[in-house]
Amino acid sequence: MLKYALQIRPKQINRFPWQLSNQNWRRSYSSKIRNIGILAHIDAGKTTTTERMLFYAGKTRALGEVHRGNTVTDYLTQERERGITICSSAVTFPWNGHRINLLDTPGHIDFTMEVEQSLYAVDGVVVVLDGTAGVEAQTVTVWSQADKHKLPRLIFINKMDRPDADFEKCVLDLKDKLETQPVCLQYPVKNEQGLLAINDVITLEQLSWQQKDLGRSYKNIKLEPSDSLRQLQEKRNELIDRLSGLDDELADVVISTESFDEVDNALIERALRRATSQQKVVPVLLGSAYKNVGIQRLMDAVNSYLPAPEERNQIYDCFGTEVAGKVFKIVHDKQRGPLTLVRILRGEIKRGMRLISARGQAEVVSKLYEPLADEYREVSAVQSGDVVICAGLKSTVTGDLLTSSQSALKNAQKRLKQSLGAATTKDEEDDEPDELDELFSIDPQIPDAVYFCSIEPPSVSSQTAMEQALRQLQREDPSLRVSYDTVTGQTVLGGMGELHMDIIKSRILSEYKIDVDLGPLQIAYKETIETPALNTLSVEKEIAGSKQNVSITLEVVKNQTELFSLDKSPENLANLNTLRPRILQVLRKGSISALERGPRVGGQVVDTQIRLHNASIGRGTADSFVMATAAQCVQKLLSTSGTRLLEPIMALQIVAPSERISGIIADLSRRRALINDVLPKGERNKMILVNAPLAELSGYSSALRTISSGTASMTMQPCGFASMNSADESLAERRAQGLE
Ligand SMILES: Nc1nc2c(ncn2[C@@H]2O[C@H](COP(=O)(O)OP(=O)(O)OP(=O)(O)O)[C@@H](O)[C@H]2O)c(=O)[nH]1
Repeated sequence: MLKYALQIRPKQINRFPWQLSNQNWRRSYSSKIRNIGILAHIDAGKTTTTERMLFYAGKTRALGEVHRGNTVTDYLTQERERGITICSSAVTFPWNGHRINLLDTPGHIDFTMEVEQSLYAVDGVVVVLDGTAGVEAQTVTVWSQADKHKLPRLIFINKMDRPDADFEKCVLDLKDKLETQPVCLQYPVKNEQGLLAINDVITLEQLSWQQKDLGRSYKNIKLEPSDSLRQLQEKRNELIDRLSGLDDELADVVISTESFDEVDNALIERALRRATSQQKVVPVLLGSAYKNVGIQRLMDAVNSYLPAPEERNQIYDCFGTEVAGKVFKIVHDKQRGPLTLVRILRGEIKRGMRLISARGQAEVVSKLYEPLADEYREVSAVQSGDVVICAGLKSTVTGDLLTSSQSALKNAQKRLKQSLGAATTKDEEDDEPDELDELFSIDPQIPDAVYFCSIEPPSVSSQTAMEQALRQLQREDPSLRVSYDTVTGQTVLGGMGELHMDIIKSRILSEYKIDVDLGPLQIAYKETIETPALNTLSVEKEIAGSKQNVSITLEVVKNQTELFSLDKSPENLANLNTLRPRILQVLRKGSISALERGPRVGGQVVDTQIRLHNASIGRGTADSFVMATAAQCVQKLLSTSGTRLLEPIMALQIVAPSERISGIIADLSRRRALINDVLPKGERNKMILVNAPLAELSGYSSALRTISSGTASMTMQPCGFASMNSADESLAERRAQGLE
């Protein structure tokens, strides 16, 4: 029987706090913000879920659908055409007196870097599972990324409308494959009309969504005494029991009342919030984004259980009231130029403000915008805890820490050092502790490119425009590498995979109207020398009537730290000391440029140092001639001494039922893989930790699906380069020459 029915009227309740009372919102501003990421395996339903959130929050008037290509967050042409997310996008919307800043992130492995950067900007994440597939390969990857950033999580099991959805299997997967502690706050049921409804463990209600208003409203009905109610009560008791083991306030009440039935819902929610924030539990909710079921409750859970900005990032307290902001993404807008997405960790960013990056560059914020995917609403100031888009920052790069002034930065460093109890004497200042390095670091961890291909403009006249487009795309996407091959005269793109390159090509066409051609995709091998070698090259030429004369002696040696050095033996050093610093720079530049392309497959030459023994430069010799001679000398050295190839290696974590492990290992050993460990994972599964050459992994995810009959899940990420045996080297060379 219906005890009460609540009609949600979003327009009435979804106001930003500052629309209610100007004074109050300032006080509670930060506590009412939720910065969240939405993460998942490809196609689990992140974009569909985000669309519903925007719709119910009153931010959009119509429901966007991925298959119709009209979603807000997948705004790039390629995303709409392909129905996938490529760039993470930020949207902001009000919900029940809170402001949710949400980043929708890509699910495909080629865009892992994009996800990694977004996680700097969030305080918690919603991990979406496809209810028919459970934990999948990329779910495991994003889960470990969230682990790395120590982010509290909620799980949303989506697609529960589908007949093949299996809630229990998903929960088992969470325990086994992610080794997490899921707490189910909801269970799926089919209601009287055969539609998906949800039983709520805390309130003991059944929730059913109205389809005639696209799921805007839902009914919550107190369950009548029945088997379902008894089962749900048992689940509620288990939840209280579990949480009281983790939370003192709840434990005290349980002990004093001696009955779980007496425990107040608000108290359970408070305990759940604390346990979630401390990452002791992960609340699990369910629904169907496509069929408009369960989304409002997911948004309520974001407000209730995920932390506010002020509850995290205490390390930035060292900035006091000064600005501290982390750049997590740069996008290029045709009209507005480069736009920098900043998570404000401390202070307030105002329009016209001067900001400096930890690298010391000062820039002025010309305009500020509130994020809504590719739409921009101008604002004049944004406070700590929020996410903002800044226009006018031209040299800032992803990963930069921005603050108000050099002195603010210095003071923050000093305060942090003191609070860490680190050394403050002059001698020890260079030796800063890890936390400092991490906090003020400017280089995001950009993975090495594992594939490359040449890129050609349609005509010589569009070469400059193509280079400009690539420069802009590179600022947006640091995992895209662009280099120039002096031998073939081609521009070369390095990246994370076929889809990555393909998307770059189509973005250059749709956004810059240049129809570029990509060469065949090749594995990005590196090269290294085996033995040191010394060579002298003397070149004399007359160019345009002017005599050019260079004699140079260089050595290549194995070294991982420095690319170029001067030979320290007394007889050479005396001569080298007479060279002008500018000439030394030219020699250095020319020599190092030759390391970009090794003699065997054109791979970058690494772990190699060039040592200058001697150089004599004739009067009037042009710098370009000196540079070219140095490069030629290094090339000769490399081809005479010979190089070895290094191939990209991927680290895989494969989780599968124990009985499937031997079949998977047998297949891996045929792929030149190195099994590092096999660990138990949950009750029924094992996890294989393995390193394997990328060259052997083409189509591996479908092979694994076949071998394990779809029971295995896998994560894969680049983990460095390794040497190869001669037979594999020859095969790689033949492949690079297009002979295989
Ligand atoms: N039956 C059903 N289909 C859904 C549901 N949610 C999403 N879909 C469909 O699943 C497909 C993928 O949904 P998306 O929202 O694009 O998934 P995504 O996780 O954003 O995908 P990527 O961003 O490309 O990783 C689309 O065809 C959706 O219409 C759901 O709850 N039920």
